[in-house]
Amino acid sequence: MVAKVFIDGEAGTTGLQIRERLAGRRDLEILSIAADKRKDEDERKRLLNAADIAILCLPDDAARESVRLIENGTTRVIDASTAHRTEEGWVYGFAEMEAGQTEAIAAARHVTNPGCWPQGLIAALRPLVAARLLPQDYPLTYHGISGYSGGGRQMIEDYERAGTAASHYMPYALTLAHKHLPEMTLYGRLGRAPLFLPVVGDFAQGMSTAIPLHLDMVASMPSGKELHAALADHFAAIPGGFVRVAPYEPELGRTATLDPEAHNGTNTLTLHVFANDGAGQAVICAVYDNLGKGASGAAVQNLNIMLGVDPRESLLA
Ligand SMILES: NC(=O)C1=CN([C@@H]2O[C@H](COP(=O)(O)OP(=O)(O)OC[C@H]3O[C@@H](n4cnc5c(N)ncnc54)[C@H](OP(=O)(O)O)[C@@H]3O)[C@@H](O)[C@H]2O)C=CC1
Ligand SMILES: CC(=O)N[C@@H](CCC(=O)OP(=O)(O)O)C(=O)O
Repeated sequence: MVAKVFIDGEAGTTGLQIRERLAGRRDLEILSIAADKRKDEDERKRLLNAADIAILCLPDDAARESVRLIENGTTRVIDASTAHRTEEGWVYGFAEMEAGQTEAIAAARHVTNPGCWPQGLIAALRPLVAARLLPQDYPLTYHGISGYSGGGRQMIEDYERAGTAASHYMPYALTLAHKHLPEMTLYGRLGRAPLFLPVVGDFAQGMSTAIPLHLDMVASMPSGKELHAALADHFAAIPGGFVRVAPYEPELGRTATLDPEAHNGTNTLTLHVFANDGAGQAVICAVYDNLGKGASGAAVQNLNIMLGVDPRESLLA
C-alpha cells in the first residue's frame, strides 16, 4: 500500500529536510500544498484529512490548529513542534528512549517528535536514573551549543543576512525558563528541572551538549566506567536505533568528535562519557545534528516506524 503523507510546513527548515529525505520513496505519495496556499486553512484542512500521516513542521500554535483541523478520526500525526510534547494521549517519538518505545510509536495515532535539546539530555540521563546510578533529584546543569538553523527560518535569515556581524557564541534563554524544560524533566525522569544554558553559534547546523556531574555528591559514587557501561547496555538492547555510545577512553580528555558538526546529514546521536574518578567528576556529552536526529531525521524515523518499514529507510547512520 502507498501511504499518503502531507508535510504541513513543507517550505520551512524542518519540512524541507523531511522532503529531501523522502524524495524517491516509492511506498509514499507526498501530498504537496501549492505555494500560494501554504497558510490557507481550507486547503490545509483538505490535505490534512486526505493524508494517512501528517507531519507538522509548524510553529506551536499552527501545529495545534492543524490537529484541530483533522476531523476524519484516522489521519495519524507526527508533530515536530513543542505543542504536544508533554500532552496526554501523545506518544513521545524517541524510539531509543527505552525498550518498548518503538512499539508504542508504531501503534500510535499521535506522535510528538522530541525537541532537539531534550534528546541529548534524555539519552544521557534516563538510563542512569533507571539504573539508580543517579538520584532523580540530582541538581543538574545542562549546557550545549547549537547551529543557528535550530532557530528556524527567522534565525537563519538573521545569521546569513549579508554584512551581519553574527555572534560566535551567544548564550540565550537566560530567563532560565526555556520551553524544553518540562519535556526534559518528564522524559528524563527527573525530580527537578535542570538548569539549562543553551548557546547558539555562528555555524548553520549541528549540536554538542554536556552534562557535568559531581559524582562525589552521589551516595553510591559511581565510577565513569559504570556510567558508561549502563549507557552502553541500555542502547545495545534497543534494536534499529541511532544512538551510539562511544568507547570509554577517559585518558583522551579531549576529542575532535565533540565537534557539533560531526554528525551533520546523519541521524546519529553519539554519547561520550569522560570522568576523573579521583576527583569524583564526570561529564556526559552528546553530539548530533539538530536537523537530523534533532528534527527531520527523527520525524522520518518515526514515520518509518509508524508505517512498519525499516526505521533506517531514507536515513544515514
Ligand atoms: N530547526 C530545528 O532545528 C528544529 C525545529 N523544530 C520545530 O519544528 C517546527 C518547525 O520549525 P522550523 O522548520 O525550524 O521553522 P521554520 O520557521 O523554518 O518553518 C516553519 C514553517 O511553517 C510555516 N508556517 C507558519 N505559520 C503557518 C501556518 N499558520 N500555516 C501554515 N504554515 C505556517 C512558515 O512559513 P513562513 O516562514 O512564511 O511564516 C515556515 O515555512 C517548530 O515548531 C520548531 O520548533 C524541532 C526541532 C528542531
Ligand atoms: C538555536 C535555537 O534557537 N534553538 C531552538 C530550538 C528550537 C527547537 O528546535 O525547538 P523544538 O525542538 O522544541 O521545536 C531553541 O532553543 O528554542
